[in-house]
Amino acid sequence: MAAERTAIVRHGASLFDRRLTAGRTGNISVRVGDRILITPTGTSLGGLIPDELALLDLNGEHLDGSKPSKEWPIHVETYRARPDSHAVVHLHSSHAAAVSCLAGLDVADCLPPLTAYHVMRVGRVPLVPYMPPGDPALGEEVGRAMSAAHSVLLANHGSVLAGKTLAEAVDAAEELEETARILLLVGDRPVSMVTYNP
Ligand SMILES: O=C(CO)COP(=O)(O)O
Ligand SMILES: [Zn+2]
Repeated sequence: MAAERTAIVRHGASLFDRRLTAGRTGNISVRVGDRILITPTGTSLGGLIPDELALLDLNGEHLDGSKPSKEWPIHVETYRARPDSHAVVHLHSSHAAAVSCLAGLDVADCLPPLTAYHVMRVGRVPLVPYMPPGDPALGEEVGRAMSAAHSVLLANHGSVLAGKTLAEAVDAAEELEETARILLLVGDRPVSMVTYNP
């Protein structure tokens, strides 16, 4: 799993350096066969150490390494809901977090399809109601949402993206953040949307 360890550290540093998550927030995992490699709890994505990543089984049992992210239930439930997903990225990126605090969002799809790349990389974005970080019920709700989407917004919190690869999940997280930023930039002005193919 050396390559996966290196990839998590590299993507974590890249996301942190570009302020796509700040402080000691966010977490990343990769599923390799029946094992999940996940970032440790309480660490900055900017300073991950390959040998200190945590190793879990598919039920979230801790097998090796540091204490795992408290959001391990989100990651485990996402893999359970999406057998073809091999990576999960959770970020507190500013604009996505800002949108997640707005009242009156459509819980079935809380980000409008403003750009082609949103439609191509993000898709529909269910909103999961607020629960404290690490709450196992939050993991269950994300799992439910992930059965029909690979992009989720956690109310008053941030984003969760699943991908076939880590690069794909990171790409979707960046694109979701861009859509949230554009949504806040256009503000109250009338907008046109990109249509989803049926
Ligand atoms: O983003 C976070 C909680 O939602 C960070 O938690 P961890 O440090 O436990 O991964
Ligand atoms: Zn979080």
